Amino acid sequence: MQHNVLILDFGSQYTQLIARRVRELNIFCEIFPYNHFPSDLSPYKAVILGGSPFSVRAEDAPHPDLSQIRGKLPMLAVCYGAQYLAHFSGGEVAASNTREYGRANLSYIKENEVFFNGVSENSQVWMSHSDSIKALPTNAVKLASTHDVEFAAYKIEGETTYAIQYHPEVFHSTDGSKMLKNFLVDIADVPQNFTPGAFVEEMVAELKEKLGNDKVVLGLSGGVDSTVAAVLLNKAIGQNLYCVFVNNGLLRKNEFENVLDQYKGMGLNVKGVDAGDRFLSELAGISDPETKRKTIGRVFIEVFDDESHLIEDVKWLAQGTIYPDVIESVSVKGPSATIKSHHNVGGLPDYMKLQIVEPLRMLFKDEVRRVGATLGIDPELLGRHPFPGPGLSIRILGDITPEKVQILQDVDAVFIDGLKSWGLYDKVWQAGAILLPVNSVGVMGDERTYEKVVALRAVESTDGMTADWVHLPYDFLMKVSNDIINKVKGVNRVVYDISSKPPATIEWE
Ligand SMILES: Nc1ncnc2c1ncn2[C@@H]1O[C@H](COP(=O)(O)OP(=O)(O)OP(=O)(O)O)[C@@H](O)[C@H]1O
Ligand SMILES: O=c1[nH]c(=O)c2[nH+]cn([C@@H]3O[C@H](COP(=O)(O)O)[C@@H](O)[C@H]3O)c2[nH]1
Ligand SMILES: NC(=O)CC[C@H](N)C(=O)O
Ligand SMILES: [Mg+2]
Repeated sequence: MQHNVLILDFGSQYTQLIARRVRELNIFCEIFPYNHFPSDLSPYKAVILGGSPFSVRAEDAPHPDLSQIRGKLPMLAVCYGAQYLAHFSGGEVAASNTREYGRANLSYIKENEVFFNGVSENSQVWMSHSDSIKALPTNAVKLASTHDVEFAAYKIEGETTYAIQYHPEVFHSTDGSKMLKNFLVDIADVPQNFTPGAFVEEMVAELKEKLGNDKVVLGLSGGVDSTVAAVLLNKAIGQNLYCVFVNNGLLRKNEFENVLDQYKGMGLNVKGVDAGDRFLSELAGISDPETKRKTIGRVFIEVFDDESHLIEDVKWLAQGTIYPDVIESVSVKGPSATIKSHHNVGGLPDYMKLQIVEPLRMLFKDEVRRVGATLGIDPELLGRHPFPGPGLSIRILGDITPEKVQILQDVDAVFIDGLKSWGLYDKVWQAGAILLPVNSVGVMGDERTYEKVVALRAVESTDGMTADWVHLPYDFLMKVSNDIINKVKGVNRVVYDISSKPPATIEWE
């Protein structure tokens, strides 16, 4: 794979966003922690230094040795990066007296600077800092100022080193992408050749080379990532790819059959393993959310291990790991606190002795979708809402029984079918129903009922990290609530979840 731009992460929440903006220019880039970047820099054509929650003046702040990079590769230093260059190269950084968060406008731009080509006068830039550069480093020239920040941008004479105090990567820096393009394409001469088509071509060649005639087993979930990974591998190694789709008894209504059907036309070698009873009997009597998740993870591994033993001489396990998963496990701050144990067939025990192959580990979700489209995968499959590995188990609060699973499958089907027929499905990032562990009193046909309550949840989000509830039309909610209560026996009340994440989460467990 081509390596074009190296992004050094100093712990800013925006580092991933820099990568997104660079990829939008069809330029490939990789993020590395500031203290663990590759020693061989020959594949890279430019370097970007990111922001940081630290002050450069703090003793424990990131202070890497950049002598291998600076002056040798074109460099763009953003926010903390810009302060870092100033602080250690003869300039001065100090706490600023005014708060500089949010909107600012460039009040001065040096003339005839390629970096600012096409950038409008007064261009809006987004600031997020509490330190300020009070004096430029040696050999630096001021390129731009805002009303409050004299050194909003500078460059070092005799080097291709640029530094900016604001964040070009955020949406609110109106000309941010233009400046990144000016730097990467016009100043650093980085090729814009990272397209889904080029990715598929290169990855298929790489997989052929790496896997040769080896057999590979892959867990197929019906979701986007594992499906795209499967189609890519299938293109490279054909029938040596063995896909296993496990029914854990916690899928959506008819999903096991539907997903298997959907895969039929795709030329994949898929085996459906119906382990529903095994999962449900292991889960019987368990109410604690974390114990449920861990039990499902364990049984998954057992089922998968059994299945891989049936494939003679299998050497590799393929996974649909994508870039955010990778970044989270290597970031400057280290893996974040466990809120919920996300099950992943990824955490396989050593005894399985399979080597791992992850063809999508460098792609963001939307890039995976575009690659999937290039591969000709059905848009309906690519547009599917995310569905958690532990399935309905984490939407049934309290213990799980086959009866509860069936009630929830029926409710979920009415809700999801309703979203589709009202043209709302694609406007929602994720939707589902939750079965609450309480009964409430109702009256149906003059008779008292004492039945279950279900909650409906529909959220908008881009990555699942933050989310807000969707303002579904009242008419739609009214119709769906009616349908659920009339069609699903055992439910007499429907409520709608109006919590955002944070402070709530998307799933209830
Ligand atoms: N029912 C299943 N049968 C087989 N493998 C599964 C199943 N559910 C999940 N997996 C495997 O576990 C991985 C992680 O699943 P999970 O749903 O947690 O991830 P994901 O990010 O949603 O990915 P995907 O889009 O592939 O579902 C999947 O990529 C897939 O390889
Ligand atoms: O693959 C998964 N395995 C899991 O164990 C899991 N738990 C939650 N989710 C999905 O992750 C997103 C964020 O969910 P939460 O706000 O509930 O943490 C939402 O999209 C959830 O559906 C999971 N996905
Ligand atoms: N966003 C940043 O990189 C901030 C840098 C530094 N922590 C400051 O507050 O000035
Ligand atoms: Mg999934």
